[in-house]
Amino acid sequence: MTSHAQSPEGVTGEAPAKRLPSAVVARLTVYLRALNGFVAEGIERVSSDALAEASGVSSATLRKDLSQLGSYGTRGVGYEVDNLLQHLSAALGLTRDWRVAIVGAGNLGRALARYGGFEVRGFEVVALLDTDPEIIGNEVGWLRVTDAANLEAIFRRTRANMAVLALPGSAAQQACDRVISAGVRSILSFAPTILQVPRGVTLRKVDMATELQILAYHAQRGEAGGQTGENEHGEPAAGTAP
Ligand SMILES: NC(=O)c1ccc[n+]([C@@H]2O[C@H](COP(=O)([O-])OP(=O)(O)OC[C@H]3O[C@@H](n4cnc5c(N)ncnc54)[C@H](O)[C@@H]3O)[C@@H](O)[C@H]2O)c1
Repeated sequence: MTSHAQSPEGVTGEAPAKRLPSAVVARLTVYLRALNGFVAEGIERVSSDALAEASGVSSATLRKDLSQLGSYGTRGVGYEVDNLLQHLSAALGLTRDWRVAIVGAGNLGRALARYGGFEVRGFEVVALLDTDPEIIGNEVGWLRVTDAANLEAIFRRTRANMAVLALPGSAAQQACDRVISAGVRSILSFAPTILQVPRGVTLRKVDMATELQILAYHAQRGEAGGQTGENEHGEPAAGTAP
């Protein structure tokens, strides 16, 4: 795929007021996916021809669609990938305050990335990272797995402000440290290990085995238990609102 760094398009970042035809909306999702591919490759600016090619549409169609969003293109002038990505996300109603990056694209990470329920609750999954060359570049939902070696740059580019750790315990502390140095202050960890975080960082741990053990404890005592909504520390259980 070719792309050419050129001057950025003038995009406003505001959702268009008018209702878009559903065919255009469908193509916007294709452009979004293509732009995510450029992000995965570390490409910051792209020509309309390259974006059209990556999306499987003609340049004329692409420019017409984007002009409906207020992103007027001039032939030969490029788009700033991140800017256009955000503009399209806003147009599609995908812009949320919380932008979640999932570190670890194994069974759990992929399942979380595919789960549509986060989006409707205001959590946009913006990146899925892994270190395995066999996994990097794979498409999962509308994301492409990116190389965790570039974690800081990916977090910066995607403006991730929340991280989910879905990787082995042995790799978790280092990944956690890097996530924090990338500016993230809210971390949800599935890793089966104790993590140290500095003051000012919120770390929540999900441990299904612990939850099952607590269930087993109540069951063997013949307790109905009910829905406590608390974990073993008397804190709200993972998944319940704090
Ligand atoms: N808390 C829970 O309830 C719960 C439930 C299931 C799994 N887990 C834990 O979640 C983690 C993931 O489980 P899984 O089944 O998806 O495992 P998995 O082996 O399928 O996936 C782990 C992925 O992490 C990647 N990885 C390793 N080091 C990395 C790094 N430094 N940066 C980014 N990616 C890295 C691996 O390449 C792999 O793709 C495990 O630690 C597992 O024990 C917790």
